[in-house]
Amino acid sequence: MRAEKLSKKFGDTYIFKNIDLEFKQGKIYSIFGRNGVGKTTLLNVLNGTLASDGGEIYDAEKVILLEDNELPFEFMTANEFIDTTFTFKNQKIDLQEKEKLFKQLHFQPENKIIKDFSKGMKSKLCIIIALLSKPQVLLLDEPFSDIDVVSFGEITEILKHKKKEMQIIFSTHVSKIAFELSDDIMYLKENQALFFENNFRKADELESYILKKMSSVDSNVSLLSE
Ligand SMILES: Nc1ncnc2c1ncn2[C@@H]1O[C@H](COP(=O)(O)OP(=O)(O)OP(=O)(O)O)[C@@H](O)[C@H]1O
Repeated sequence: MRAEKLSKKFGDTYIFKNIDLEFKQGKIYSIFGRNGVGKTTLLNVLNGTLASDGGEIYDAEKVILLEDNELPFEFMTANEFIDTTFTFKNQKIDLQEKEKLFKQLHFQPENKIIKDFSKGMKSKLCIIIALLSKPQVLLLDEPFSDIDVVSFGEITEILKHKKKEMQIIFSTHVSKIAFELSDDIMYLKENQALFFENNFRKADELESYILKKMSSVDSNVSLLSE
């Protein structure tokens, strides 16, 4: 997926203007940026939920955005919800894959209805549905906030495996998550998207780098050239 001169404004205020993006096949990307810089807005524009105010997006077929874990139909069980979702999408469920994901994630909802799920269970159900949908591009907005350390490890393994089949792009504020999971990192600042490789030796190094970027307001120096 890539975009050229992408812009989005609310009212008269541009959130970002003329940014160029390129997400390469087979890589997982994390998106960093200060609060309110426009990460969620960008993901929604890439997903098509929000219209852009200029620019073009390319190679954006079958994009899914996982945004929060507020699930509708809380009176359903996980299986009922999955069945309903895929009936609505008119897509067949890969039952073998479903069983595999339940096992890999130790997701055992039994006959509980969604209303009685923990936040982590809701997150897992959302991730399972997203993966079963077999998107070409999977966008995730701060996906791991309710996930425990063990489950994070399990999800990380699954996503690293899935990156062969789909592009995975997620926003986060947590350096450790970006360090563990992403191949490349995008730093969003006003009117600029800076890409760099995750070739740090430790999460702390990545964190210091990001902090430096956050404090260097409007530095025009490319991260790649440093
Ligand atoms: N529907 C909307 N109408 C007007 N302004 C909006 C709307 N949605 C978002 N904004 C504004 O756009 C800006 C970017 O918001 P966005 O949620 O994309 O930032 P973010 O980088 O994801 O922030 P955070 O890290 O805090 O989650 C903010 O100033 C926000 O108030």
